[in-house]
Amino acid sequence: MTQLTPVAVLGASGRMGSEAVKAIRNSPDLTLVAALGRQDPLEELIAAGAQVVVDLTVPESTERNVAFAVEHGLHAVVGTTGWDEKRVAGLRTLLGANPGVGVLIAPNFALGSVLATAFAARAARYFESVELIELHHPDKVDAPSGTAERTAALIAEARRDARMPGSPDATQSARDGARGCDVDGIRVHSVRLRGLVAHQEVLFGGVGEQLTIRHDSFHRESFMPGVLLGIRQVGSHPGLTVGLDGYLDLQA
Ligand SMILES: NC(=O)C1=CN([C@@H]2O[C@H](COP(=O)(O)OP(=O)(O)OC[C@H]3O[C@@H](n4cnc5c(N)ncnc54)[C@H](O)[C@@H]3O)[C@@H](O)[C@H]2O)C=CC1
Ligand SMILES: O=C(O)C1=N[C@H](C(=O)O)C[C@H](O)C1
Repeated sequence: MTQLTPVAVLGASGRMGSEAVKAIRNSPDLTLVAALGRQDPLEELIAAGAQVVVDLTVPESTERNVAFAVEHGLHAVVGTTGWDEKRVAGLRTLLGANPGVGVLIAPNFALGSVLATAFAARAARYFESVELIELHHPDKVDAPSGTAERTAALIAEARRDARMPGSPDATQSARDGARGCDVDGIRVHSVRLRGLVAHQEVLFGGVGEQLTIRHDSFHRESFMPGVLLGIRQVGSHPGLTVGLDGYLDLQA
């Protein structure tokens, strides 16, 4: 008989967490051993015998949750936003002291979004101008989105490698926020609108032409194949992986 992987979900009654609970319950190779909310003690993860912890909580909780998992030898699949450079550096140090434990931080689990970000990074060096628009449901607590932060960082890195200057912009005066926020030198604009789920457009401009790379998640089911892939693979990837693309062969 094949062994089922025992999985726990943190943030289990949230929008993403409840979808993940359903997806895990419907997976014949996984068994959901704990579904925890804000008030539940993390020690329940140990008592339940979880091997993989899925964190779909809030930016202020995720660092502590993941540290607890790593310190107890549990692999973690993290969709929660808020992982800035300082937090990532702290996690790398912790993982160094806990070899064999794997953590995946995936700003976006939707395959189309992962591809759109990879395409944008490829296109980045060929266009003089670039700006990014992310559009989400109005219950989202952070802006810009984690996906936009990562996309902008990869675009900025590609432009730096190609020794490109910043996008041209003659603006001399602007109302607060009119030009979006600056992520690694890339302008990012955040829209919050009832009816939306998660959407992003990367706008590239060259003389006389424009390339738009757009991705839309219309339902949170779109994230579940990526969540399940992460759960199944995280144990085979010790250390930290940032981005689901780390588990995919995007060159093929
Ligand atoms: N990586 C990806 O593909 C995606 C990531 N997200 C991110 O996932 C996170 C969750 O998003 P939503 O589900 O929309 O939020 P939500 O607000 O619906 O759910 C968060 C849940 O976590 C719970 N929670 C807070 N602290 C906790 C703790 N210490 N332990 C256990 N539960 C705790 C809250 O009570 C709430 O039920 C956000 O950071 C969001 O940006 C959202 C969608 C896709
Ligand atoms: O809060 C959301 O909904 C989402 N959060 C993630 C992000 O901030 O990028 C992923 C996706 O965009 C949905």
